[in-house]
Amino acid sequence: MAELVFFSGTMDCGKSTLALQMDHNHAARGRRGLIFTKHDRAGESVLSSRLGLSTSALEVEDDLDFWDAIVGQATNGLRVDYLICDEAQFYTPEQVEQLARLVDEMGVDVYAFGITADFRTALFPGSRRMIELADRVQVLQVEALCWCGQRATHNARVIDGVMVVEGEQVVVGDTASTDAGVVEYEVLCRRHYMRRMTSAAARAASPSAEVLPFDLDLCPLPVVPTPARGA
Ligand SMILES: Nc1ncnc2c1ncn2[C@@H]1O[C@H](COP(=O)(O)OP(=O)(O)O)[C@@H](O)[C@H]1O
Ligand SMILES: Cc1cn([C@H]2C[C@H](O)[C@@H](COP(=O)(O)O)O2)c(=O)[nH]c1=O
Repeated sequence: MAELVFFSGTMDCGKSTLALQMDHNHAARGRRGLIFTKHDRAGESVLSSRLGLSTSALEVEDDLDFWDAIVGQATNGLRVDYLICDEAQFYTPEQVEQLARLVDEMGVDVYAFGITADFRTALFPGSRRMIELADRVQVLQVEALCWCGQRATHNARVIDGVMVVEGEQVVVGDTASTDAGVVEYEVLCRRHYMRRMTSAAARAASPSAEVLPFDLDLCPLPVVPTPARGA
């Protein structure tokens, strides 16, 4: 039975890499698929992974109707077994509903990939609808890590070096220049998200026992007292 699966996680946890792998594996078994994305950081009509792999893709515009597009393909005799849908957080809720309909009425498998929440911890509208409709929401196995070593669960936005919690929901890319300044993202655990403690803020606040266990200069090994003889 066809499925709508939402592969989800923070930024930088390997979603696009998995999207490319899933396409490769299904295509290798003779299945016919189409690859969609929206606002990939590498540009229009491309699905790219930070590991360096990329492929051409169909850019999802707000007025794209997935149902019409795939039914149109089938009417022209082009079989579609599955869809790869990257950056699905940017899709409209209506487009997510069209994807669910393709699963139920056309038997097309839909593998969607995206972050759930924005830099304010609010769900993206597309992700919300995915969570509401998907047969399965699968959290990626590769854990993105906060600077403290804990699993990263939140996406922080940093403008000119300072974490912000207000602004436009969509600012594409790992690093982008806007009127507001240089926008970057950093994944954090909830504790450090809540404390607005990015890696740079932690470095500025060091020395502290909990800061940057990966950086020995900032986190000297603890001195373990030698037990007294005969103790
Ligand atoms: N130089 C590297 N060597 C090994 N793995 C890397 C390297 N650069 C990035 N990665 C892996 O790629 C992941 C990001 O992949 P990507 O598919 O672009 O993530 P996402 O789409 O979730 O933002 C990182 O979590 C890391 O595991
Ligand atoms: C948190 C957050 C992210 N974005 C953008 C930034 C990136 O272009 C994508 C996420 O891509 P990835 O492959 O998962 O790294 O989303 C945004 O526009 N708004 C946000 O709040």
